Amino acid sequence: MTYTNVKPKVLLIGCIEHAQSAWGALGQLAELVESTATHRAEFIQECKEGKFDDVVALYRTIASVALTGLIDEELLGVLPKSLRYIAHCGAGYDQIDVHACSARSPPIRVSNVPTAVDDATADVNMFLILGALRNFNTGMNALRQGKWRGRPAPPLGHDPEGKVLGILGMGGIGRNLKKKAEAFGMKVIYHNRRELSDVMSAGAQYVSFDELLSTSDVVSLNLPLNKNTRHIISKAEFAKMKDGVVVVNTARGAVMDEAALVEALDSGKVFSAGLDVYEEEPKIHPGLLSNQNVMLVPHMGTWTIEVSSQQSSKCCIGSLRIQTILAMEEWTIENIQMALEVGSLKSPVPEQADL
Ligand SMILES: NC(=O)c1ccc[n+]([C@@H]2O[C@H](COP(=O)([O-])OP(=O)(O)OC[C@H]3O[C@@H](n4cnc5c(N)ncnc54)[C@H](O)[C@@H]3O)[C@@H](O)[C@H]2O)c1
Repeated sequence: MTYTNVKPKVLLIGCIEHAQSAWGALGQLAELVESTATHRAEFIQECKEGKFDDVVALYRTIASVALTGLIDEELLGVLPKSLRYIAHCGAGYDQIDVHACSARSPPIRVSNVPTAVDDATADVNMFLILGALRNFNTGMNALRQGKWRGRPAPPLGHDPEGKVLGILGMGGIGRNLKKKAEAFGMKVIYHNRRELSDVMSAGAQYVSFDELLSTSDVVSLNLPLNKNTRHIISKAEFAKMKDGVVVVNTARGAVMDEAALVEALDSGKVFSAGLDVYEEEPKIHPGLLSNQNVMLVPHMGTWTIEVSSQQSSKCCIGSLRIQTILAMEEWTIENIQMALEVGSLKSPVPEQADL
């Protein structure tokens, strides 16, 4: 798609924190418009009043969900018919109904910002695997209560060496986790929507979903949340797992049925769990809070000052966290720029790879 005389319109929902200069430069290519809505009803009103008519691309932030709510069928119904691209500034894009975007005629193409947070999130994932295997939570809690390891002392934990790690969702974070887990002697198997090439899988064995459930000592959830993956791990799936399995989730809370996890923990089917994400953040299921075997982290997967290795060439000491956000914002703007200039996105979401 090329635009010659009239500049295409690009809508910003949320705010650009650091990439003002790249955003300003986009202004040479497009007319930049903004929403001033403070909640969903106001945003819908703006759309209905035609404020965003002729908008071709939309830049949105994760925090903008507070202003518009989810990008679901209702919102897609009022967003301008001219809209062709949604550039999401984040790795996880479960706030967007990608299926509904694909179903629109013509479809709305969606992009995210992959890779920038792979290292930091995979680190937390590994921390949770080790903590859950070794059952560190019990001893750590007892120590803070002045009881050393507690009485009775926690049961002995498990070594990662020789254990089978089943990665469900072998994307950026899953592949990064694989490298880390192998350094601890774990054998990695994975299940993905599609089997990866030999280069991408780097020796990890591709297995069916059921085989992953039944043969893993540790099940790690690293797939996006969407209609197909909501509660992909529930009662029936726990029943297929090994007795004493460890379950770790750094993806999104709702890929797992939390109530079913609590039941599986209580019955001893699941030995322990490590969680960074929850179904209704910041609410935590009381059964998880009270269970000493569970490692709980308050969604801190990307909570680091350092940039990921993929972005490290851009970093400078003292402003590293800013550089991460800047890189993500610039990436999102590049998606829009490519869409306007050549009609395709730099990083389309995997569900739309064949669109
Ligand atoms: N805890 C955090 O702070 C944090 C940080 C970044 C990302 N995340 C979450 O982690 C998720 C994974 O991130 P990523 O960057 O690795 O994403 P990614 O898109 O690179 O990888 C996801 C993988 O899951 C696979 N997949 C999708 N549906 C599947 C299914 N039904 N069964 C099996 N595999 C399936 C995809 O094919 C892809 O390979 C994100 O969607 C996001 O929600 C969390």
